[in-house]
Amino acid sequence: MTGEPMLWSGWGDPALARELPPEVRVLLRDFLGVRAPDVPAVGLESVRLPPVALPEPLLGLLAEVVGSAYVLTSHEARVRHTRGKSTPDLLRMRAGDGSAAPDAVVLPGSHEEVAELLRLCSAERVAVIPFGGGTSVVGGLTASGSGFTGVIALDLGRLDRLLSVDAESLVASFEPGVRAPEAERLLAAHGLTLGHFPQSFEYATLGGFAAARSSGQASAGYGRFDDMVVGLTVATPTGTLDLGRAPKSAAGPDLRQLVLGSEGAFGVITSLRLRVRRAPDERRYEGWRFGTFAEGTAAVRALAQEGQLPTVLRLSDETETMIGLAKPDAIGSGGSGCLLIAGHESGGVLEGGSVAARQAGAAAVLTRMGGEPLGAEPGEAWERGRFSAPYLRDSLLAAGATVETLETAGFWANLPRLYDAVRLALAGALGSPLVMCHISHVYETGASLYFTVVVAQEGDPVAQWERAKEAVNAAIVATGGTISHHHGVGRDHREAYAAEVGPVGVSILQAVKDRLDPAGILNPGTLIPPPAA
Ligand SMILES: Cc1cc2nc3c(=O)[nH]c(=O)nc-3n(C[C@H](O)[C@H](O)[C@H](O)COP(=O)(O)OP(=O)(O)OC[C@H]3O[C@@H](n4cnc5c(N)ncnc54)[C@H](O)[C@@H]3O)c2cc1C
Repeated sequence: MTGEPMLWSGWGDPALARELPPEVRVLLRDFLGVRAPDVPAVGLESVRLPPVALPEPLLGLLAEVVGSAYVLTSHEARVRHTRGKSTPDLLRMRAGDGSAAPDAVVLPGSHEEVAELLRLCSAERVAVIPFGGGTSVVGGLTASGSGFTGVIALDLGRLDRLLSVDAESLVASFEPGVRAPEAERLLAAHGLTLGHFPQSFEYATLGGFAAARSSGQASAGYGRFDDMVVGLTVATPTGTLDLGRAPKSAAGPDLRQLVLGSEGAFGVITSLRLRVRRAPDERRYEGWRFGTFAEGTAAVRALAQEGQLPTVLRLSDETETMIGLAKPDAIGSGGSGCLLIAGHESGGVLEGGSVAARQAGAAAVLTRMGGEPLGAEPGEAWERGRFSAPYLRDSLLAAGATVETLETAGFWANLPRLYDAVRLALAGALGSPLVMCHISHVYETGASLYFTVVVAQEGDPVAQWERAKEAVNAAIVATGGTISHHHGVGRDHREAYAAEVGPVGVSILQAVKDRLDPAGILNPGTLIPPPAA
């Protein structure tokens, strides 16, 4: 895994950038009519930034808290902390639009420094965007700076330590800026793992996972990230919250849940206590084929409801299977029907049982439900390419195709309606996009649907996508799904989230924000509307 700074205009380690394979160019031309010549991103130095709005004396006060080496106003630092990694974010950055840049990047080195910065920024009305790995795909890193003296990105990268390991309780304490690969490396030295492998694994941080309620590819075996959090320390402008002194508690509402998913709008997570598991010593991945998505979905539901869930489970619909997206190293060579990937590991919730026995238990269900075993190869190909798909997005954007993902979740009985509603909304807004879908987070009562959309760029590609996104959000709300299973709310889902929780729900969130952050400096515009300027 990489230790390189992420590509500022795209995804991942620049050294791992991928050319579009010829078969993908054929797909683009034949399916979508994309023929335009490639357009590269502008150079970093050509990104247009607004002037630094923070006055020098205020920059000096920030430097007094963290040290002058940790207050950055250089062009490069500001560009690298502008927006997140959604496709509209990348389209804007590629075109040199740095209008959402923070005035300064501030890197605190301790909880106390974070707390002091929040006090100072409240007093001086400086908006603060907590910045973890910078991989938000919902506009969670674009503050509304209007009405503020300026905006800082609070980069948590210096808070990067494993603080303690309680091997008896299987609890590890971390600072929030630890990136996922480093967390795994540090835990591996103790024979432990978190088992959290989202596709953004290479760059996202533990604090960002908690703040945005992330869910990884092995969620069936290890749980969502919010399930792993047993304790949190949070700095807020009004004081420190220290939550979680037992695995479960009947002492009133669980305030940890108020922080999980708060996306930097209520406070800054400065340490996390996480449930960890013993690292698996055996992994087996395999593929299965189902005739239709409906048949595959029924099989996946049976696995969940009969207690036979593998550690990793992913069911592609017919289009995703045909394109071969589950095996990013071999896109364009997909099969027919629907591909199911199952991964069985010796760790996770079922620790102790033999992998062979688990595999056999799941196989009995999948066979009964009409599945045809395809052997290990499709599962191993998925495992090899599990983090590589996002690298293709940059080449697709350059080639004139917009590619973006979106996701929702619902109860089993409502899932087919949700699937149809999202596809209909996309077709209505985009004409004939390529829409692929998979199920990859599965529960006894329902599952998430994860869509990948590819369309030829027309006119202003950001406006083109935003129209589609608005239509999809409305469709999800109207069909009774949640606006996000794991990407979060940010700014992009704010209205739909408000519709989901209703006016009373929004007023509760506002009341919490008003109590913890009376000056409204924390990530204004994320989660709930910003104060009127
Ligand atoms: C290619 C790609 C693939 C992805 N795949 C997945 C996936 O499989 N599963 C998934 O769940 N998500 C996925 N995501 C989304 C993203 O990675 C997650 O939302 C992740 O949790 C963000 O972590 P981060 O450290 O990058 O946080 P950031 O993007 O830096 O921040 C996310 C939000 O949390 C806030 N925040 C960050 N750190 C803190 C803190 N310490 N205290 C308070 N607030 C904080 C920020 O202000 C922001 O609102 C993907 C994103 C990309 C670009």
